[in-house]
Amino acid sequence: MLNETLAAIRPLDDEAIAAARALQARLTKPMGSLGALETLAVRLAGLAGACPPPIPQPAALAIFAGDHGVHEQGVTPWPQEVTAQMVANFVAGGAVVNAFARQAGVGVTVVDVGVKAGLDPADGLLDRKVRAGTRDLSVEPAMTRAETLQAIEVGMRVAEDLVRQGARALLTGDMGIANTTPSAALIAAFTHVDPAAVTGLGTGIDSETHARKVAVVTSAVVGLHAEDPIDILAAVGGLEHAALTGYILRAAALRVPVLLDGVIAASAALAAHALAPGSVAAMVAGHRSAEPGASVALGYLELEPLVDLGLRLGEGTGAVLALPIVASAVRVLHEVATFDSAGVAHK
Ligand SMILES: Cc1cc2ncn([C@H]3O[C@H](COP(=O)(O)O)[C@@H](O)[C@H]3O)c2cc1C
Ligand SMILES: O=C(O)c1cccnc1
Repeated sequence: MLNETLAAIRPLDDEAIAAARALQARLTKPMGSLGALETLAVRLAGLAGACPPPIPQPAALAIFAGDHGVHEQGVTPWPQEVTAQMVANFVAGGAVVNAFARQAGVGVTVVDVGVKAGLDPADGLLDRKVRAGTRDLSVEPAMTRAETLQAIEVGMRVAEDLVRQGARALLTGDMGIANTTPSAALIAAFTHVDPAAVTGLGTGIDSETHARKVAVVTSAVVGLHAEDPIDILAAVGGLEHAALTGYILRAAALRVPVLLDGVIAASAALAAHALAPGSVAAMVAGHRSAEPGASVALGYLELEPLVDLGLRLGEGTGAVLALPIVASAVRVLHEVATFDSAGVAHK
């Protein structure tokens, strides 16, 4: 399915782009007055191959959850059990992202792609566990190639199913205590930026923990000699990072916009870009996470985030917050009158 997905990722449709640009110029507003929303709507027309492109609703959020062997190294103050406990919280509707999702009318699916603990079956929870947590990336490759490919496949299938069920936009979410460490390692590996510059405070760590985290990320990246994106993901990534990579790639193949959340999504987006540079055309950066690596990754991908509120939570919160902005940008092309139709005089 990966090869088929990569082959299906095509450039934006020039005709739809030209039609959307021409339409923007006829709508009852000064040209360019909607700033980044105009370029976004034009790009989404190119992605859909239609002008106007579909309004990105209903939208679906998939939260990929996994645990991390590197937790052993003391890179986060939170116990590993919190991953499974937060999964239960998502399923019960009690997390921040659930409140945001209810506000924005977004459906939430939780996917266990690698939680260490066994989870009770529940509505809205998909058991797609590839492995009960990764190995410690500071000691050995976090995953085998086969596990990485299997997790990518999980993400592709979730995207496929959500779109088949009617989703017109896919949103990324993550849960995995310690997962800002593999995120930083992936970002340093793919962008070649200094590990210290992309390793942040995660959930909020003291300077001693941060120094340890920087050392872990640095040694993992220095010891990494892989060139192949799958091998890089396997060596220093996580199961949710691999699943998110597949999810993003499948969205691009289906020509459905994929709203990226924070640093975990941004690191997976780098892997998706390395596998299929054209996939970036389907990506919308929901927000600018406070994690420094997120800005480095988005800059590398030339994506400008829509929202910048200092969030550093994950779960998909920044993607959900951005959805109404994306929907508004597209709705303009559907609903706003033209100068001619409304009888408004030109300058
Ligand atoms: C209660 C709680 C809820 C969360 N929701 C998302 N994260 C976020 O924090 C974790 C990454 O940060 P680090 O690498 O510092 O461990 C991930 O699980 C991420 O989704 C949470 C973290 C906690 C503690
Ligand atoms: O950028 C994020 O999504 C993020 C930041 C800190 C902790 N967890 C997630």
